[in-house]
Amino acid sequence: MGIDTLTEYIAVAVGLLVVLGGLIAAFLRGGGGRTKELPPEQRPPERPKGSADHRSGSIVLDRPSEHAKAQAPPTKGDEAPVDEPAEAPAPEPAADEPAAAEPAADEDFTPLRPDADVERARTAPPAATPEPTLEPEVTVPEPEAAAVEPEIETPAPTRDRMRALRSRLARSNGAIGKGLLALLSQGRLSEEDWEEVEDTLLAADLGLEPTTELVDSLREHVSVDGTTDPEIAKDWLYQDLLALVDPSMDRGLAASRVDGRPACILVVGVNGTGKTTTVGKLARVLVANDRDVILGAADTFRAAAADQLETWGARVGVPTVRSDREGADPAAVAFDAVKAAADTEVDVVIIDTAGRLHNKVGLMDELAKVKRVIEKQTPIDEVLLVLDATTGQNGLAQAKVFSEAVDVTGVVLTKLDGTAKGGIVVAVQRTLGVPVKLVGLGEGPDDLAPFVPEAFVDAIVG
Ligand SMILES: Nc1nc2c(ncn2[C@@H]2O[C@H](COP(=O)(O)OP(=O)(O)OP(=O)(O)O)[C@@H](O)[C@H]2O)c(=O)[nH]1
Repeated sequence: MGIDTLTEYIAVAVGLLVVLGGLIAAFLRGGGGRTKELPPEQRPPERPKGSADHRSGSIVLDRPSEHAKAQAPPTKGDEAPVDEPAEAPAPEPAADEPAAAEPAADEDFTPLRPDADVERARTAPPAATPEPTLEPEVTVPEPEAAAVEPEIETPAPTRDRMRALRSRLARSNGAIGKGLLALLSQGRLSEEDWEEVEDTLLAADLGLEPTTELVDSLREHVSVDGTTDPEIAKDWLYQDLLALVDPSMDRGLAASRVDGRPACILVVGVNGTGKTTTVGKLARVLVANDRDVILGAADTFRAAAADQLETWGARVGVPTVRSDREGADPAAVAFDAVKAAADTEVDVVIIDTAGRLHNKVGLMDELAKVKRVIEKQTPIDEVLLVLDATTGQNGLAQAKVFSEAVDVTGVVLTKLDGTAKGGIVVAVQRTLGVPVKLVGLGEGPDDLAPFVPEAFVDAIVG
């Protein structure tokens, strides 16, 4: 049947258009949506874990490597080898693997001995399950979240920190100076007065030997030049105390690249002395001095320590290498932090370690192992022992043991703001033969100061 009239022609054309429009609409409804979201098998792979993410200030550690296998904690009576579980995560990209060593083949990477470390064994994850649990714990920043730049703080300059914090130091230690000066400027001192001088110095934790030396020297001043002038007495005290604190010691911190590699700082100490806080503050000190820094959260014992450290770092744009698995091998984390530091060519890597009692042999052995494992990749330039100044002479016993285990090169004396026991500076330096390099003078982020003997003594003498 033909199309005879214009009306019939238009009717057919409209009909065809309607049918065609319907077909297009149906096509768009059915297939178009697919382009908005790829089916799972077609989505691009997620960003590999363990890579640097400087926007979030983190390097998230995920180690299905030999390190992780080696550290899977065998429990007593469970000597079965830790096999790679069938559902273990796929191997990470080669860049994340510690290339320089085959740690599992080394005795340093054998599992921690739980029988030597009862506390940790109790809280350690079951031997057969560590790796699968790692996967969901890894934090991969969402693209949207990563796009939001964290606010980076500018740490306070460090040059005058000791002076700026002088008042805080003087509050706690100034009483010592005042007491001594009052006695010394009497002109003549009785034996009882000298005993009082001695007691004051001992109470300030100066230690017996330095106290005797100081009292002998002051006695000589008084007997030769006996004075009632407080300014002269102050000068004696200043000079004698300064000699004890020993300004000739090298207090420089190894925090610059050496021989084309990052400097490596290991931070150790007993529980609660302020290690993590100090590492965070130290990162700020270094950033304030234009250093590129990476932190290693090798305190895998305390669950919150890695978070705490990461937060400190993120505030000043410093990335943190960490494991999300509590009880992970601290040596492995330290190893990866040092490797990340070398790969990213930063100036310095600072490794935080778990607090440990100096009299627990297993824990001290573990620390020595962390040190050995780091040294597979790089020399350690600085081992900082963090001591709580308020623990006074007890800190000295700790200091000795740590020094034997890991060759301490410098001391960080924390909480000096809360104690009148500043004499510990002298005592600890004498005991270890290494200088106090930094002092903690408060809980604020910039309350860590490079130790300056003159400013310290000046604050005491007033
Ligand atoms: N007043 C004062 N408090 C400090 C100072 N340094 C650290 N602290 C506080 O000491 C407490 C313990 O600090 P952390 O850094 O968690 O100690 P830690 O040694 O890492 O602890 P563990 O990992 O459990 O061994 C925190 O409340 C800190 O704020 C300081 O110089 N002065």
